[in-house]
Amino acid sequence: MEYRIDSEYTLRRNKKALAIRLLRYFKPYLPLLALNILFAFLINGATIIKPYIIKYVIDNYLALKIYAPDVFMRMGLLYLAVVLAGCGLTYSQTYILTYIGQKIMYDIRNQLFTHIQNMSMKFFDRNSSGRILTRVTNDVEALNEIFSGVLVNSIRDMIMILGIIATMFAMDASLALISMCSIPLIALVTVIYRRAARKNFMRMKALIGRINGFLAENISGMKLVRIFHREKEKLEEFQKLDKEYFDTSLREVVLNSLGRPIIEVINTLVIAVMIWYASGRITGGYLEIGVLYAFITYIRQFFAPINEIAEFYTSIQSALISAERIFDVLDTREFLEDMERGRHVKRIRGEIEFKNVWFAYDDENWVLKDVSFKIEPGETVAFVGATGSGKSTIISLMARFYDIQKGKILIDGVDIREYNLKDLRRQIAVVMQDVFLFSGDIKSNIRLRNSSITDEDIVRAARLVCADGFIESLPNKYDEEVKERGCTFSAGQRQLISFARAVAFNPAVFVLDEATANIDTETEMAIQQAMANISGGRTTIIIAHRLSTIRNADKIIVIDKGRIKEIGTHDELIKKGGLYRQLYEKQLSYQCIA
Ligand SMILES: Nc1ncnc2c1ncn2[C@@H]1O[C@H](COP(=O)(O)OP(=O)(O)OP(=O)(O)O)[C@@H](O)[C@H]1O
Repeated sequence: MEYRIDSEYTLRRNKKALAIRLLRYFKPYLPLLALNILFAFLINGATIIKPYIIKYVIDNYLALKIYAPDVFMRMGLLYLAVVLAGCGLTYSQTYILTYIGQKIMYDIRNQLFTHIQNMSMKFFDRNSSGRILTRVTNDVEALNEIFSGVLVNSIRDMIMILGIIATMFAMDASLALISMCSIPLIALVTVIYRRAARKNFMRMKALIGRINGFLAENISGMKLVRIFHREKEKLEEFQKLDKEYFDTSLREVVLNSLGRPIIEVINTLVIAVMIWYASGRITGGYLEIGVLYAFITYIRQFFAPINEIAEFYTSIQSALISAERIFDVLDTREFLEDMERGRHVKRIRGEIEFKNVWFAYDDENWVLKDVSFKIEPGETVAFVGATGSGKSTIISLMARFYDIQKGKILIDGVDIREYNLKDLRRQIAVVMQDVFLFSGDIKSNIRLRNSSITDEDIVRAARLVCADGFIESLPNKYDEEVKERGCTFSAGQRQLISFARAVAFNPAVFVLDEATANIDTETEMAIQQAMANISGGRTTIIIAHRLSTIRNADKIIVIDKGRIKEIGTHDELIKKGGLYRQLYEKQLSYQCIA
């Protein structure tokens, strides 16, 4: 699994183009954004006005030792009103910004998932599930910062800094100039500190990802670890990762605790210089004491907006990285399947023909070489061959999970590429050896949200494949919970559920890819009988290593290293004395020995 530390990532795409594309997501929310910027002005106004109210009271009353309770009360109420208005506006602003940010992320996640769902199997062969998962979760989350406020907040902060500077100059130009000295210093320290903190934070994120990955892998592989006594080695591996995380966390604490005190020292130094400079002017009667108070407050207020602007630069950096990865997926058209295009078909007859088919997964190594065969509608055909000879590949090609490089695949005499993909795949139901069950219950696993399948259909399908026996014995029968990947069921039980699923979908073509490998002989025979009953008029394709299970097939196709070697019935092939006979006799002799 790959965990990359973002600070080490270099962008391939143009930064400006990426940023513009990201900003386009704001388009539907422009009126809300405009409202937010108006709020930002008002919040800034409230922040700047507060010290001014105090200054007014100090200079016009307190410094002159004038006692005016009415004015104090009015000013106090005004101060309170400004504080409350500021709080109300800040709340509304935060709410609106969070809404916009979350809504954009919701849209992008949906866009990604829809896109991923339309990708061909080639895309999944080339991208690990962990990688795809990270795109939809972590990378989208990394955009949150810029969508949920940093952008608008930094506009607010700019206005704030400019507002404070303008107010300062309006009050006293020389004090304003002294205050200005703090800005570059605070900015410099903040940028350096932020950069280090962000780098460390990314490192922590990557490490926690690795720890999670390690734990997930080792918890699911715990049995294996125990069997091979690898506990000590695994613990050492974990300790190494954990130590790295410990060190990074400590660095985080150091960085967090150093940043603020340094800013505090700069602020205090500038304030000290200002008091020293102002005290002479105050005692000389050239400066009002309230002005000094207002300046001290304004200098303290510089830090927050500068900090946020620095944050903006670092977060936009990581957002661009995530945006690039997300757009890489969204822009991948090469593997996109067009589900809407093509000839619609309600039900095929089930005639399948391969004409000189050549196929390679990676465009170079031929897995199927000049494969030709014809399956008539309603026939039961078995594919036989050694591991890796290409049997499952043939099935994948029938459902058009991959496109062939040479030759033709015809279904009911029509090139497979002409059919609408959804319609084509609806005709074929595959039962695999490696069954996949979704979390939910048994019913939902058989129905797979296909509303045309009724509860009665589910029970009938389960009965047909002899799955009803074990399902009925469960406490909740068809409503029994199925946990992640169906881990509470045996491999055979999982296969029976998947069998029932295929039957309930009533396909024109049944494909059983090592479907009975985990089922006991008695149930297997019952299933074979059931299959014989329901397969009337339905093309059935069987892949089986146990040759005894396919003796009655109408046709047996023998494949060797991607080439068709023999085609015929069991008796014909035995008589022929070729590869099939060799395989059959080998299995017979093993069974005798066993
Ligand atoms: N997704 C894939 N990407 C690349 N190569 C693949 C892929 N799937 C299968 N192959 C390769 O194609 C060849 C045929 O595989 P296939 O699964 O069709 O064999 P099989 O006859 O069904 O084997 P088994 O009896 O073990 O199920 C193998 O060499 C395999 O390594």
